[in-house]
Amino acid sequence: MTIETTGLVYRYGAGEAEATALDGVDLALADGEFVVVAGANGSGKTTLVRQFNGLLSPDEGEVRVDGVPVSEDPVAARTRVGMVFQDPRDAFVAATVGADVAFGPENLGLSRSDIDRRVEAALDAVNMGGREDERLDALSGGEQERVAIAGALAMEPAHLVLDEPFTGLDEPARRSVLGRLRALHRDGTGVVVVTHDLRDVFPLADRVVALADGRVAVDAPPGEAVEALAALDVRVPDRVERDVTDVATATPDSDPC
Ligand SMILES: Nc1ncnc2c1ncn2[C@@H]1O[C@H](COP(=O)(O)OP(=O)(O)OP(=O)(O)O)[C@@H](O)[C@H]1O
Repeated sequence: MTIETTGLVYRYGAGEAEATALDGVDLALADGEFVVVAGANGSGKTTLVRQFNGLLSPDEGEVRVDGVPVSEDPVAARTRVGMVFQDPRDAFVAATVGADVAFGPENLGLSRSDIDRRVEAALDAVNMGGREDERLDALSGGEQERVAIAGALAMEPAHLVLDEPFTGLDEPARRSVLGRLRALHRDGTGVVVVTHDLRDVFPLADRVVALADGRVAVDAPPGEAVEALAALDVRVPDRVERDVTDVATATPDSDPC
């Protein structure tokens, strides 16, 4: 399972208002890779990942999921590539927590017991277990974010793409989401995290891709990306270099999450 982009160009607006957000992006994300997408505000991160499951279609170039062009089979791309939006409210389709998380699995035509199992597991994974009947509009922003992540998890996608997933999360929720991402990655799911906050996710990454002006400016393992990121003014906390080394030398059982 891969996501490949070739010569991706995307423009917003038209005429004098036209702005090129992606300017020739070639990327190949392999099976099970954990990729952090970084870059300054407006560098094209959100525009890029929204092409992975056909939410946006390129003006030039192509995206392939598992070898199949997204333009030919957007439904397959959406099933394989789970997406958690920057603003979780963008993705809600129901009034209550349980109904919202169940929506995707219901569309896959699963049995009621399978749907219930997936909903329960996904909500447990984000510390929202037992809250199926609560109204989404009565939840805090951080709780809504966690439900949005559960909705994507319940689809059991091959790739999970999260756009700024830590915004608005308190520390326990942040640790819980990080632990879940780490476990998913370990179990073979590809994880793509768009974030300004490299603090905890950087050491988990196999690879860091940074955009600048709609182009790939850095594409390297974390340990090799630090200097190039600093040159792009992407903030790399002091302790990240230490963490990269720690994670590289840690045993699998030393996971604190
Ligand atoms: N709906 C839109 N209409 C016009 N221009 C847009 C629109 N959305 C994004 N852009 C422009 O496209 C470029 C890339 O935006 P994008 O949101 O992909 O960047 P980003 O790296 O995700 O930014 P941020 O870190 O601020 O979320 C920016 O110049 C932005 O102003």
